[in-house]
Amino acid sequence: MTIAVYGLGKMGLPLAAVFADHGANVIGVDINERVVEMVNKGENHVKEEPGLDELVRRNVEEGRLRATTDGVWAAKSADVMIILVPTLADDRGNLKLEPVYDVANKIAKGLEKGDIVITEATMPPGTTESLIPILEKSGLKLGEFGLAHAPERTMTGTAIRDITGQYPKIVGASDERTLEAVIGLYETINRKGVIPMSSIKAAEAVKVFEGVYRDVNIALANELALWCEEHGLDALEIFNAANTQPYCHLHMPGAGVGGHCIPVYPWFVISLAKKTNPRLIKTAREINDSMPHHIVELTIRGLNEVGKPLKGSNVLVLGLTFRGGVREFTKSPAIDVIKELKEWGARVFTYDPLCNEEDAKRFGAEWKEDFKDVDAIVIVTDHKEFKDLNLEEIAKQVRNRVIVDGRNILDPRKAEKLGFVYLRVGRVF
Ligand SMILES: NC(=O)c1ccc[n+]([C@@H]2O[C@H](COP(=O)([O-])OP(=O)(O)OC[C@H]3O[C@@H](n4cnc5c(N)ncnc54)[C@H](O)[C@@H]3O)[C@@H](O)[C@H]2O)c1
Ligand SMILES: CC(=O)N[C@@H]1[C@@H](OP(=O)(O)OP(=O)(O)OC[C@H]2O[C@@H](n3ccc(=O)[nH]c3=O)[C@H](O)[C@@H]2O)O[C@H](CO)[C@@H](O)[C@@H]1O
Repeated sequence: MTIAVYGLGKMGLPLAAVFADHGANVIGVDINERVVEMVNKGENHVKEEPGLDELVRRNVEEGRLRATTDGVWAAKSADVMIILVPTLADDRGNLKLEPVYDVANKIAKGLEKGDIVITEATMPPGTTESLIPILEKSGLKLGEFGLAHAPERTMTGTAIRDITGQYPKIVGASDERTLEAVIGLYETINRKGVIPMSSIKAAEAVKVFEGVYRDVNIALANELALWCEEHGLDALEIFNAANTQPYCHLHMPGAGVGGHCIPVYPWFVISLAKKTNPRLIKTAREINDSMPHHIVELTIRGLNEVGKPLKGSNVLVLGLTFRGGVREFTKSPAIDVIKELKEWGARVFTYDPLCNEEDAKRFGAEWKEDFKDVDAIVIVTDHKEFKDLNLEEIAKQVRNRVIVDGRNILDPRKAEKLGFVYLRVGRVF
């Protein structure tokens, strides 16, 4: 079988390599020529994915995986075309699905009878079927080709593990025959099997709801944490105890919700609501987007404890990426934290193990690899490197000992024993 995967990014490249490794003849399609060039040389550009280097190298070498920028040729050559390009929303929640429609138009120029088109990118429910008129520009009618949605239930860092069988694959298709074919396709790579859904739209909703569940629950954690601050309680102490019974899954409060998934998927529901009013989901977005501001408030509070105004202080922001271990900046809380600290007149430095001086400049901060003359350390990304910070050493270097731990990764008692003013969302005493 020849499979074309459109989008060779953090999700598309692992998927393409896994299908090739299971014997399919895979054509990867990307608009980024550097990506195409690297893949054809057997190189992997998704550095955060353990095992992907070898998987790409071996399958390119053995001729099962190749890449091209020519999406029409790929469609002509392939039996199955999988769309795994970005599906985003802007800060006001307007959907940005151009990449999906661009790919659909290219596929239409190469679609042949009996082909199957699968969307794996997370889709606002109904979007996959909105591609039908575009695909029918091929001259074929739906039924002469199959259409399905099979969302990627994984995350960067565990993509190969998840694609090959951490959770069952969700599939919805345009007709029984297509459903059967697509189930067969994913059963070859996913040992956890497939959950067939009653429709394409139902399958799209599964993935979107998983993300909305997470965003709303993070907002609940943040709201309860703010309440704990008011009442002199330690939110995490309470959440950890509450979560010891199986009906409570309080998430982690923190600096905010970044990435191109969790802060985006709620807009897929909000933007499609005509009669209902998803006010819980909208409010959750507002709460989560207010957390970077709260981190700045905690920084002001911490500096007050040492008699320093934020204005003129040296603040070191640890972390630029939206979460630990992934070099991805989409809607990273660090963007707003740095911007507001500067508005208050602080001098803002930054360090991130996955970034460099160029990235720091783009964020408007100064790159700094030590702790000299720092008045406050603000952690906004949970990189594992920050979990092992040598606080004894740092206590000697900083000018003032203030830590705002926006990702709850340090031990408060240890920091306080070393004379730090330690604050985190949900614990300000
Ligand atoms: N990253 C995750 O953790 C994750 C997890 C599950 C689902 N998803 C979903 O997977 C989809 C892809 O996300 P990603 O993280 O792989 O994105 P990414 O930005 O890492 O990769 C996207 C790739 O698509 C390419 N591309 C963009 N427009 C294109 C076009 N018109 N034609 C061909 N290629 C094009 C880009 O050059 C890039 O290489 C999104 O819908 C996302 O919601 C992501
Ligand atoms: C793990 C999960 O169920 N979903 C995953 C998620 O992957 P992701 O890469 O977006 O990472 P997340 O871990 O969700 O983090 C998003 C942001 O929320 C912050 N956060 C997180 C947890 C918390 O309790 N408190 C927080 O504040 C965190 O710092 C970061 O900024 O979406 C993918 C795409 O669909 C899913 O496929 C994938 O399974």
